[in-house]
Amino acid sequence: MQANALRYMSGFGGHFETEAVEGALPKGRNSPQKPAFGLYAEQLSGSAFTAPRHENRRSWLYRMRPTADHRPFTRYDGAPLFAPGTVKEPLAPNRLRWNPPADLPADTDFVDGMVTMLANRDPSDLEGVAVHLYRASKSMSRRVFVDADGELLIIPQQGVLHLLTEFGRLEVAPGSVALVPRGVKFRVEVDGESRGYVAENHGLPFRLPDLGPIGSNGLANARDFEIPVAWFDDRDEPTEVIQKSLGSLWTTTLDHSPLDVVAWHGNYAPWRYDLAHFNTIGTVSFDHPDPSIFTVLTSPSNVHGRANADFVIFPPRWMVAEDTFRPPWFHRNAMSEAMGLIHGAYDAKADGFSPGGLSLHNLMSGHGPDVESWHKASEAELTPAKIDNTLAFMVETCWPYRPTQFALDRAQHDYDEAWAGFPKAKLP
Ligand SMILES: O=C(O)Cc1cc(O)ccc1O
Ligand SMILES: [Fe+2]
Repeated sequence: MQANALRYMSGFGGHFETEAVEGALPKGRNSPQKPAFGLYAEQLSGSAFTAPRHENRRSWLYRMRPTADHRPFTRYDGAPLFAPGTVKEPLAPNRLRWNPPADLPADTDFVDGMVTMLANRDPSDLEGVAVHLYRASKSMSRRVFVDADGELLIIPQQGVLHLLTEFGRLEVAPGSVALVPRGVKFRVEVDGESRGYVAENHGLPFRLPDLGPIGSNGLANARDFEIPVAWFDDRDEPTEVIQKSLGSLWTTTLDHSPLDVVAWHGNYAPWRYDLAHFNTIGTVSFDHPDPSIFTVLTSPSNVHGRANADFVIFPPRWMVAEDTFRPPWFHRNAMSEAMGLIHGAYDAKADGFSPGGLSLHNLMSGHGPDVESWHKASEAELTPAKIDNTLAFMVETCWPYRPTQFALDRAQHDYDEAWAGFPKAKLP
């Protein structure tokens, strides 16, 4: 736990330079013959060397030992519910929903408390996304985690997380999210029982969506993303590195902490973002817009306009539409929708969708408001109304999700009842 206020730099995708010890960062070149203080220069690439300039992501790290100095990895036998693979049997086209599971691992840290609920594709396809829940009541001590399979979008629902990364320290509270890029080592300290969600993106890194006619401001503004300043952990003591690679967990032990980066520069780094800064845009006339209007981040696929993964939020907002059914409409989507709830209630579900819970509406499944929400919204007087004290999110993807066995075994048995008993239309 960090007593002092942490410092951050500002700007999504910016090029930063930061040093925790004066003089550690080389000037005018990346890889001098002899870096200051005997540090090692190491490039961490988040994109192909030849990616177009605006998509090219890399940082230069100046560290006390090179990452290359490690002994062989062997299979990690902890975290039994983290990335166990999804169910192999044919998946019925049912809508699925979960209460916050009461039996997430107890008395563990962030890594052993990870529980995979939904996944699609294979990490080695470099496409797809997985949705995990976590429960952590202990800080990670003398061990770090690194994900070679993708970046981690961490969405706390309960409890502040202290992320200690190779690039510096971040504090993330419910209502904020943090991103740890693919390949970045970190450990997580907690103040007490902490829970939340993680979207693991195997595809192209999340970026801010284009704004089109919205213009040059709006939705998530680049300046509100906070990037840590350099910090390091100078510890010569055995430190376990748990690495997720090609869908499995691996372990090796170093004789030092690998969070030993004294200075860095570049545009590939962790960040945090307070979702309260999201500039929510909606209709001021009529009709409920597609939820793409609420996109915080997008990871494109190879098909133009079809996301590998979109991170979408449903924050507090005013509803003013006239002659409009204001909540989400009934719909069937070509994309697949996983939803979570950070706090409050979601306007399309009067009941059964709780903070810490999850729902899955895979491609082409009919869904929308439950009977009670439909009834209320159909009869409501359409004065300006604020949807307040709520924060839901969606990880929408073009690849249909499959649940894990853990998830399938815990799905609500009666979710279809949410849509039972709609009165039949009466024709003239
Ligand atoms: O299904 C959901 O609740 C998510 C959603 C919200 C919305 O406002 C419009 C479409 C949509 O899929
Ligand atoms: Fe939907």
